[in-house]
Amino acid sequence: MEAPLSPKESGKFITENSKDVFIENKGVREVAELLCEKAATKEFSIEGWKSLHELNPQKMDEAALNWVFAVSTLNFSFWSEREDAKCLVKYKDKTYSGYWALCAAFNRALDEGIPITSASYYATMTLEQLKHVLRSDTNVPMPLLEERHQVLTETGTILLEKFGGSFLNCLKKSEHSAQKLLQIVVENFPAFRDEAVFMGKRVALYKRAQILVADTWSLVASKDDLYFHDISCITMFADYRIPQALVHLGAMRYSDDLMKKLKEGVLFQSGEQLEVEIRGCSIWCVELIRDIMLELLAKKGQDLTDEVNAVLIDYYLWDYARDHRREMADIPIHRVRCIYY
Ligand SMILES: Nc1nc2c(c(CN[C@H]3C=C[C@H](O)[C@@H]3O)cn2[C@@H]2O[C@H](COP(=O)(O)O)[C@@H](O)[C@H]2O)c(=O)[nH]1
Repeated sequence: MEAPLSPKESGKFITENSKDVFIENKGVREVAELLCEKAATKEFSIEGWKSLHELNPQKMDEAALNWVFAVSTLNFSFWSEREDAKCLVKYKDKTYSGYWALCAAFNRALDEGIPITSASYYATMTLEQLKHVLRSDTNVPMPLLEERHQVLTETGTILLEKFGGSFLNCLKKSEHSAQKLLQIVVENFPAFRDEAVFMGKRVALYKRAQILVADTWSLVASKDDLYFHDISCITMFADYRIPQALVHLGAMRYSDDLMKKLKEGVLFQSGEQLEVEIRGCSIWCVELIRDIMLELLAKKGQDLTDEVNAVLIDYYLWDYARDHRREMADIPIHRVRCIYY
């Protein structure tokens, strides 16, 4: 079977053939202008990964790398059917929802002496043990617990068998290339193989695999050692929050038919045309935002090629989407239950 298009090529191909999702060039430029004002701030820096997010590991070491790997393995499908009834996790006097509930649950387990980020433990943990680790402080459990158990034990077993049980060994094999690390992850770990067939072509979106590479870059990198020489090959992570933000900000537009389905809360299937259009156009939309940002900054005599990439744009937009939940309520997320995002 032929290899899929890369996420970047997939985004372009899907956008060129999309029938219900459209990129709005005027909105792309407006978002690029908005982000240019942020480009030199902490919210738009690699340091923000640690300084803005207390649940992320604050020190680079092998255990922190394995924390990123284990969390990225389960980083999917946190949305709840009802906004007023969802999984919440209390940790150190704060209550977390969504993705952060997963991180809080992991840190809570580690504090309880459960080695949830060690493959030697999670490769053979039972479903009941995982349910305990991911337990909610409301009567609404985290979605897809059985699928999380299957994915975690499968992935942990492979990490033990092929990489000595540590993601550090994957990183060493990547030879400072983000592209190479991405390939190592998708070739060896099936649960990260986020692909689809769109208009007869195999496309790759690789959302969790790319977040894993990006979070590794953020954890490892410091000002003077950006670690990966090719982080710009990583695209935005095609989840269900960024598309909402891109439509809200006017950079992307849905057809009336698609918007009607979204407002009705239709459950989409992973890999169906409308869902792939939303995800693929989001990828390409962020690529265009990045291009315009670099153009605008170059006109100001600022060469920020190292500081402006799809990863940092994604992080900023994801945090923006979290902080502007209410203002974006008129743009529904697209609902999918799958292990990919
Ligand atoms: N595009 C993109 N999608 C991301 C992330 C993250 C968290 N990562 C970074 C965030 C801070 C740290 O810097 C981490 O590195 C989670 N998600 C996705 O969102 C969804 C969860 O949303 P909600 O239900 O609201 O929690 C779900 O599909 C989840 O997979 C990201 O950064 N970008």
